[in-house]
Amino acid sequence: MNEAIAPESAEKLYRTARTRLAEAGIPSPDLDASLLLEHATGLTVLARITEPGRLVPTEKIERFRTCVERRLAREPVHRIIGEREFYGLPLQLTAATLVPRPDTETLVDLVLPLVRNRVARNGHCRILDMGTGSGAIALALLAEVSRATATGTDISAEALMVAQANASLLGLADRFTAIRSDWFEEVTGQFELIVSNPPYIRSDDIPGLDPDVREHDPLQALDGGRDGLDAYRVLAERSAPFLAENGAIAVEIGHDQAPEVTNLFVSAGYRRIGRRKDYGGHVRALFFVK
Ligand SMILES: C[S@@+](CC[C@H](N)C(=O)[O-])C[C@H]1O[C@@H](n2cnc3c(N)ncnc32)[C@H](O)[C@@H]1O
Repeated sequence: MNEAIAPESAEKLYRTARTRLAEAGIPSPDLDASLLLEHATGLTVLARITEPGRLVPTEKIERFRTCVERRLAREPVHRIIGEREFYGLPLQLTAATLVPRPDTETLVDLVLPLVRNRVARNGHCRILDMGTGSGAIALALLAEVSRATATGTDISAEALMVAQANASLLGLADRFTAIRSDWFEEVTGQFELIVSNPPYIRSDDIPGLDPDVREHDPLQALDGGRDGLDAYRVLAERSAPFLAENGAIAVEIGHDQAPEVTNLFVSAGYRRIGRRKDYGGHVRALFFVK
């Protein structure tokens, strides 16, 4: 039989959870306890701080404790919440989608001027987002540039359902098309911009990844093959027929992959026109034209 749970103050619940998460070695116990409390109880951080004695009803305490247990089992906080903000957009997530990372915002920053410029000059910009996952990159660009359109492809039908749902929730569905495709197999047409954050972890490195990533992000969103470069070979070798005149292609890369990925594209006849570093100072995004 379950023990009866007495109402407790939001502040006490937060402090207890924060201590447990810290003792378990969770890297950001303050933030995670705060996000989970808000998610489970609806109490904002501001409400917790300004009304520390506010009592949380028992059913919400139970919900919060379940969330904390999941975090202690190393489930990422944004998976528990089922949502992650990316480029200012709230994106829904499921087990089929990678949790979008702040590093990927670097890629959006890199290509945004081109999208704005093409729309200003031609009235449109067609974007192809290869391996769209939650739709993060394509939807961020559509939200920023109102006359751009995007096609998001993925090999995962489940991920595409999430991307499509995100497009609808954000009011972008009329400019977003989801296509299930193994890279270019089912893609038709031409695009001013191809963009991709493909799987790029070396297969042998996957067992050593942090458990938050290894056990919760979908393997097909991570595994880039023996040297981590499988997807870049496909993108470099097969994108040309899908690029409109003066079209460009931009990719996110692993923190040490800039030389190898640049070589792949240069060998396929591309010229690098830009690159951008992430918040940690690593080159994280590369930009090429034919
Ligand atoms: C690193 S995740 C990126 C997801 C999203 N674009 C983001 O930045 O958050 C890579 C994505 O590529 C997809 N993918 C893997 N292999 C693929 C393939 N052969 N064809 C198309 N998409 C593929 C995965 O399902 C996953 O959604």
